[in-house]
Amino acid sequence: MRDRMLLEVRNLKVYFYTKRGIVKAVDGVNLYLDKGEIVGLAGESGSGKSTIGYAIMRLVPFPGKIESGEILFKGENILKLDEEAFRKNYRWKKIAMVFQGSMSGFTPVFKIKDQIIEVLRIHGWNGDYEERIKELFKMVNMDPQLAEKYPHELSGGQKQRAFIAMALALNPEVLIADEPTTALDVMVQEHILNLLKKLRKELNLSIIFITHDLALLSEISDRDYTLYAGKVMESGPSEVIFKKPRHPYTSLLIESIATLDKDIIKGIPGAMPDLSSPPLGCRFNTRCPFARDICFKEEPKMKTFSDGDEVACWLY
Ligand SMILES: Nc1ncnc2c1ncn2[C@@H]1O[C@H](COP(=O)(O)OP(=O)(O)OP(=O)(O)O)[C@@H](O)[C@H]1O
Repeated sequence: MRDRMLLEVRNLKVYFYTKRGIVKAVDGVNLYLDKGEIVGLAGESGSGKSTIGYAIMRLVPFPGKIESGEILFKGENILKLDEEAFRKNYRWKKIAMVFQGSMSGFTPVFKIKDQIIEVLRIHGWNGDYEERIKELFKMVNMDPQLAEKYPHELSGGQKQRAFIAMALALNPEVLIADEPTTALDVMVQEHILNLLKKLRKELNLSIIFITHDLALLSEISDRDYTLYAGKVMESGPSEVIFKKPRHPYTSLLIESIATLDKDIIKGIPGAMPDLSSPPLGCRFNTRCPFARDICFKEEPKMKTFSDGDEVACWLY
């Protein structure tokens, strides 16, 4: 294990046992996060990004199940811990998550302050609650007075900051931010990105940034993973991923950003395969412009390049 490595996901499989069959939402994913790093998880809707986040938090919703694999935090496999030990020592204390749509995650009838105090209380925070809230609000560039408000009295951006403050309440080392800027206008998105960068610097926080929008990652992440149908297609340093993507899927995701700039929303033609009976070979084969015979027969293995890029594709 490398010295700076904080979190490592090894061969993770998460399946949903639905009436239609077993949905292989995450199917053999490997990834890692170094101390102080911002890592992007990008992919189309349904590629398994949020499920990876939930698995790391050990909060995979029913009818999902972590099928196999390891999730190591500083070398310890947190999937082996019993729920009580994980809840007491890891969830929110070491690893926290800002859920997709968390802006609506506050309970409407309580003040923001009381909801954060509840988190501190449940987890046995033994400091001054009021002081901690002031500290947290300053950390997310918000006037601590706003903690006295009810959720509906805050703007979308303020609610997102307050939610980030709540996620950071117990000083976690890892923050998983799932689409934290979706539904916010462009200016506010920018503020949230800047806030996450500031938190990384000031707290040495390590961040997994989940998004379908690669344009955001080009502004914030050090390394990225592109996910498709429950598998990692490519991973590498952001400068490689954005300047010289090797996987056709990554290139097409980047092209869809370029067209978004021109106000023409062009996704990748075709649809993701049914994850209860994924295709043989490469999962991207039905939509890949370069697919050939082998891509329909055998799954490509990860190949590593000298610039740090790793690609699962038969082109290489
Ligand atoms: N509770 C559930 N029950 C059944 N299937 C689920 C459930 N949650 C997720 N899935 C399936 O798992 C797959 C991955 O979903 P996931 O939400 O992780 O993708 P995602 O990349 O985060 O997409 P999005 O950006 O839309 O959230 C999808 O096929 C989805 O339908």
